[in-house]
Amino acid sequence: MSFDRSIKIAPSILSADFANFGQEIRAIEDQGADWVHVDVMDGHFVPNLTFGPPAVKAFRPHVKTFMDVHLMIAPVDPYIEAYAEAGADMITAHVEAGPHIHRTLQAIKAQGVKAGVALNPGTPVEAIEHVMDLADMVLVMTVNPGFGGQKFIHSGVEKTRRVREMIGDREIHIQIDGGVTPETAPLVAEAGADVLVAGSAVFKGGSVDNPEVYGANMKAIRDSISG
Ligand SMILES: O=C(CO)[C@H](O)[C@H](O)COP(=O)(O)O
Ligand SMILES: [Fe+2]
Repeated sequence: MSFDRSIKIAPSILSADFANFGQEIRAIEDQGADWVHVDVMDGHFVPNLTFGPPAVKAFRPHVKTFMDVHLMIAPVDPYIEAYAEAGADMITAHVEAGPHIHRTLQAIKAQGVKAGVALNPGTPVEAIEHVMDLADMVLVMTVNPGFGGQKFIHSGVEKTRRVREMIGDREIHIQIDGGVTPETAPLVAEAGADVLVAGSAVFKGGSVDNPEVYGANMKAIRDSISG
């Protein structure tokens, strides 16, 4: 299959109803989500705790599209196999989470899943320059990781442009995560991003009983870009 450079929306289930993940995943996919973004936090690398491998395994049968697992954990290497076995299609690790990002990306690829490399807002793009050949995606964080609903950090736009230049003609996605809304989405899309994670902007005002709101929220993001 040829590389898909079109804009993809990846709702973060961090903003879903935690008592209802199966239905929430089905609702966002029925309403047009392209990927499902799963935020794994360890209470150490980031000041919040979320999903271990058994939770991710429980999400798997509900995901029909693409399960994108964002690991905000340190150390990361000891857990790669468990998240791959739980059914991740892509595993993204932070360059700040350990001293050996090259080894980490090799370990992800060895599991037969796609590999993403994430940059915190304060990390320069040069930190990933020498691992581009191992990456299927670069994640540019536009909030400090740990929580949904934070304000977009605007230096991420210029950073996205620099990552785009660094990628050249390689087949590598650029994902933006944090504070994506109809106001900020066109800025990062114009700078070269193709995967937009959105938690609060997709789930706000909706529910599994009122899933059309999710569809309208995703449409507002897409329309802001095509407009
Ligand atoms: O990785 C994350 C936080 O660390 C989340 O994916 C992100 O914050 C999404 O939430 P929102 O769209 O509400 O900012
Ligand atoms: Fe995330």
